[in-house]
Amino acid sequence: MAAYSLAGKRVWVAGHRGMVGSALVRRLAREGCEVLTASRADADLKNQAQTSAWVERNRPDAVFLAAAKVGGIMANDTYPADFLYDNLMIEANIIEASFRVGVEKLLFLGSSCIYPKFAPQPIVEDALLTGPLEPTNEWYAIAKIAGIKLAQAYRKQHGADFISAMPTNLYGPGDNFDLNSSHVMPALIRKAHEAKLAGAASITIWGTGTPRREFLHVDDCADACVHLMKVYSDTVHVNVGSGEDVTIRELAELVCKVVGFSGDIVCDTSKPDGTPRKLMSADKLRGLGWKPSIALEAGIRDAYTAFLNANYAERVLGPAH
Ligand SMILES: NC(=O)C1=CN([C@@H]2O[C@H](COP(=O)(O)OP(=O)(O)OC[C@H]3O[C@@H](n4cnc5c(N)ncnc54)[C@H](OP(=O)(O)O)[C@@H]3O)[C@@H](O)[C@H]2O)C=CC1
Ligand SMILES: C[C@H]1O[C@H](OP(=O)(O)OP(=O)(O)OC[C@H]2O[C@@H](n3cnc4c(=O)[nH]c(N)nc43)[C@H](O)[C@@H]2O)[C@@H](O)[C@@H](O)C1=O
Repeated sequence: MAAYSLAGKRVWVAGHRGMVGSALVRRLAREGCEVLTASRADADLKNQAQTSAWVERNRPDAVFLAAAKVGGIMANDTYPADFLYDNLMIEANIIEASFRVGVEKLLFLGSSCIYPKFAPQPIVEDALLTGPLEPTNEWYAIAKIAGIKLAQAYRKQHGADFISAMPTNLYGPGDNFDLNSSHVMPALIRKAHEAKLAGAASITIWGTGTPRREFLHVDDCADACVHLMKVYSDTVHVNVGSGEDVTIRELAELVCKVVGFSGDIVCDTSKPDGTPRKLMSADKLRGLGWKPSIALEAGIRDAYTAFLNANYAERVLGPAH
């Protein structure tokens, strides 16, 4: 099949204010397309009538579905109803509305948590639905699996060119630094930074520090999604990762090095570890001609700079800047 060109197209980035959505908007500036965005005031994407009315009015040619209820291990475990309901509604509303107006191509963003908790490593795409999920995020995972299945079903029943990408743990500019709801990377950046400023003796990390995670800078993720939009047109979802993982303790040590904090790292084992390991196979995406370009330490430097700039903007210009 011929590659899909975004040039001259009306491209909707759903979730454009989020970490991935804003990276997609930055990346799409190089594609010669018109980027469409919907604010929350334009449409609550959980609301079917509002979503379908906005899509009818704006008629995108292509859609990146990066709107979702997103959070780290504790948020997922604490708000299972929100993570299941919000994500089911958002993805169902956008996929159905996109089909109704004849969207040419749609990319749905899932997550590596769709795979079984004890899937063989590195995890190949075919491991989906071969075993039980990790309990801390099974609600979110079920919603994301439903999103993959929606894209597959619209392809099978209607011939819609809807595809799915499964990113690994992402980080970078635009991340959520709230310590209760964030993922591990922004939490560690903030903890190390604040400990450095306070002259503290240690930072505390959640769990045992032994789980392994694979990290990808969000600009690499956006680049991979644009690549897939152009070259991929098939039923099976595609893993989007770096192909390498580290333990959480190793990550904490690297973040402390980048931030310049030299105290101790203490484990709070009353907090959950989550899945022990979720390194995804990168073979399919490599075979499609894409590889990451931002190494972990350089990526953390970039994320720390973005954190400092965001904090500065917040302090100087106020929360509404
Ligand atoms: N962050 C990560 O580590 C990973 C993310 N992903 C996936 O990437 C995608 C984007 O994640 P990320 O950018 O990190 O998440 P963010 O939380 O940064 O962004 C989510 C976006 O969705 C929007 N949104 C949420 N609910 C609604 C709603 N009801 N109506 C309108 N807009 C809504 C938010 O709007 P507003 O800004 O107004 O709140 C925000 O712009 C998700 O599908 C996620 O599953 C996959 C793997 C890892
Ligand atoms: C992207 C992915 O993100 C989530 O899964 P997760 O990878 O388990 O999430 P996480 O980034 O929050 O934690 C990774 C590891 O890090 C440890 N950890 C240490 N110290 C802190 C800490 O301070 N904060 C957090 N959040 N975690 C910490 C933590 O205990 C865990 O062992 C799901 O939402 C899932 O749905 C999903 O898709």
